[in-house]
Amino acid sequence: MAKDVSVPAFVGPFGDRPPIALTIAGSDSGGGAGIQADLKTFTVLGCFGTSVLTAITAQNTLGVQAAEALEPSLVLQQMRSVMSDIGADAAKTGMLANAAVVEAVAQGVRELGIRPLVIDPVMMAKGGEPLLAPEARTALVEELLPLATVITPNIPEAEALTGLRIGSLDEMREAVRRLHGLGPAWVVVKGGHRTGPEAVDVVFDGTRFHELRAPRIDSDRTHGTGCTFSSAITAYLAHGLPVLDALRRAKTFVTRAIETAPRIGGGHGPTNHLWPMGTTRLPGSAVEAKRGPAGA
Ligand SMILES: Nc1ncnc2c1ncn2[C@@H]1O[C@H](COP(=O)(O)OP(=O)(O)OP(=O)(O)O)[C@@H](O)[C@H]1O
Ligand SMILES: Cc1ncc(CO)c(N)n1
Repeated sequence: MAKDVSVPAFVGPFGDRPPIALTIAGSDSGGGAGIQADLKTFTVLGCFGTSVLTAITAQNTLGVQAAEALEPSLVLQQMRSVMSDIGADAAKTGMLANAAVVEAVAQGVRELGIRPLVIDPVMMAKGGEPLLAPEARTALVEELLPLATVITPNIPEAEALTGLRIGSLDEMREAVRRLHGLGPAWVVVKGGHRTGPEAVDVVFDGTRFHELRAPRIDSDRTHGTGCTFSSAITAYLAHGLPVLDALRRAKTFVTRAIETAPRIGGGHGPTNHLWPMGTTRLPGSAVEAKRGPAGA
C-alpha cells in the first residue's frame, strides 16, 4: 500500500491555521539578531511569522559595518499590508532606527489595533554601535511604550529610559516600577549585562514583582539574545498563553539557545534558535566547548 506522505492538517487553538506572529524590526545580515532571529524563533515555536522591516544593517558576529533606515511611509505600508490581509495574534518591535520610524510604528499600532505587543527597546548592538538615534528616545517613551503589553529593556536601555544607575537587584526593581509608570502593562528588565552565577530578569505587572532566573552561561555566543527572548515571548503570546507563562517559557527558550549555541563566525556568535529541533548538544556548542571533548 502506498505510504501516505500528506502533511496532517494543523489543528491548534486557531483551527486550521497556526498562530501568526509579526515582527517589526531591522535586518541582521549575519542572521543572529533582528528579523532573522525573530522569524527563526517564531517558526521553531510553531508560529507563522510575518515581518515589517524598519532598517537594513550590514552586520556579522564582529560588529555592525553599516545601517540604513527605511522610509517611515514604507514601514507603515508594510504594517497595513500584513494586518489588512493576514492579521497577527501577537507582535513585537525591535530595532526602530530613528524618531520618524518610531512614530510611524506607533501610528500603525494604534490604527491597526495591533496587540498583544512586545516592545524590545533596542538601542545598541553588543559592540556598542547605535541602533536607535538618541533623539528618538522621547518618541519611544511618549508614543510607543504606552501601547505595550510587555517591554523588555536590558540594563543599559533601562538606565537610558529612567536615568537611574542600575547595579543591584533592588535597583532593577526600582527601574521596573518607574518604567511601568510610562504605560506598559508588564515590564521586564533583563539581567544579561550583570555578573554573578545567575542571569536574573526582574518583572513587574503593576502590582507584583516576579523574577526569571537561570544559570549564567559563560559564553561569548550571545549575539541576539534580546531579540530571541522577545520573539519567544511574542510566539508564546500568539499561542494564547498568559503573560507570565509566556515570560517563563521564553526564559527557558533563550537559556537553552545560549547553552547550545554553535560556533558561527569569529566574534560574538549567534544563539541556537533551532534547539527544539533536536540540536541540543552540537559538538561545538558553547557548553561542550567549555567542557572539552566527551569523557574528558
Ligand atoms: N550569559 C548568559 N547566560 C544566561 N542567560 C543570559 C546570558 N546573557 C543573557 N542572558 C539572558 O538572555 C536574555 C536576554 O538578555 P540580554 O540582557 O542579553 O539582552 P540584550 O542585551 O538586549 O541582547 P542583544 O542586544 O544581544 O539582543 C535575558 O533573559 C538574560 O537574562
Ligand atoms: C538588526 C538588529 N536588531 C537588534 C540587534 C540587537 O541585538 C542587532 N544587533 N541588530
